[in-house]
Amino acid sequence: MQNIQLSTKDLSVFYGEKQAVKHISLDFAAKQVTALIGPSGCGKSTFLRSLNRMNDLIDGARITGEIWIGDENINDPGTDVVLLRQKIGMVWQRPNPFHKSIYENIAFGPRYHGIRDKKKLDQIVEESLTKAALWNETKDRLGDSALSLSGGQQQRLCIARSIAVSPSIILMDEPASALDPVSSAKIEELIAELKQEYCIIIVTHNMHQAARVSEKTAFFLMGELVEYDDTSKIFTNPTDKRTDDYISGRFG
Ligand SMILES: Nc1ncnc2c1ncn2[C@@H]1O[C@H](COP(=O)(O)OP(=O)(O)OP(=O)(O)O)[C@@H](O)[C@H]1O
Repeated sequence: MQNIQLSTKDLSVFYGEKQAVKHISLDFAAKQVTALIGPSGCGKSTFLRSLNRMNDLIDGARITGEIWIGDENINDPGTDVVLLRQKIGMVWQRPNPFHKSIYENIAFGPRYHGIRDKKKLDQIVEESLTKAALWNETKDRLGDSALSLSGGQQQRLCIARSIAVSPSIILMDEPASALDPVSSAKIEELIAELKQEYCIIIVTHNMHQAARVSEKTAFFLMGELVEYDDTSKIFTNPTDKRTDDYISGRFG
């Protein structure tokens, strides 16, 4: 039996009258990467953002259905959204480090959650940067501005920042699409490392990337989940003709 970290049940997301995500039920297991693929506008990012309630920040966005982490439905009014986002980290398409030092970018979250001890914070900074494959490049310049890092390094810093608060799930919205091929390859290597510990859900437009990094793939079309299966099956022998058409580049 797989260790399910997150489940959606009949999840729909609306922007005003428009339904961007339609009745999606999916389970996401620990230590596994799930890729969300589909043509532009099919609702991948909307679905992803709903998983840690980032859609709360969008005027007119409304959700029906359920999202479960353990025995908690995250849309219950009593949910502590700050704690929720500690459990479910998010990495965006464009690296968005704080305008602070490398060290402070990582220490910010743990400090916010009450860790004050300098030694403990030092340890979290080192561990997080190590897990994000950035420690060797930054250990001698932790006081430098995060903005002095390259784009690829900044993205790994953002991954380290999300790891620093000990999430169990990491959401990634096209995390490598703004990066050069070498930096992009490093992010893929990093995802392969991180999945040994975390449940990772990644939106990607890059079919090769989806095939390389994920165990499971969900194909979305016009807000609907067309097909969900093992990535190897989706990319070699999909059940639905629309999936086949999409992955073989016939549309989208
Ligand atoms: N803030 C918003 N307000 C209104 N409509 C929105 C908003 N964000 C997205 N939409 C609409 O919801 C639908 C799904 O958009 P979404 O960004 O989730 O798709 P996507 O599959 O992630 O697309 P892309 O691959 O281009 O990022 C689209 O029709 C889009 O125009």
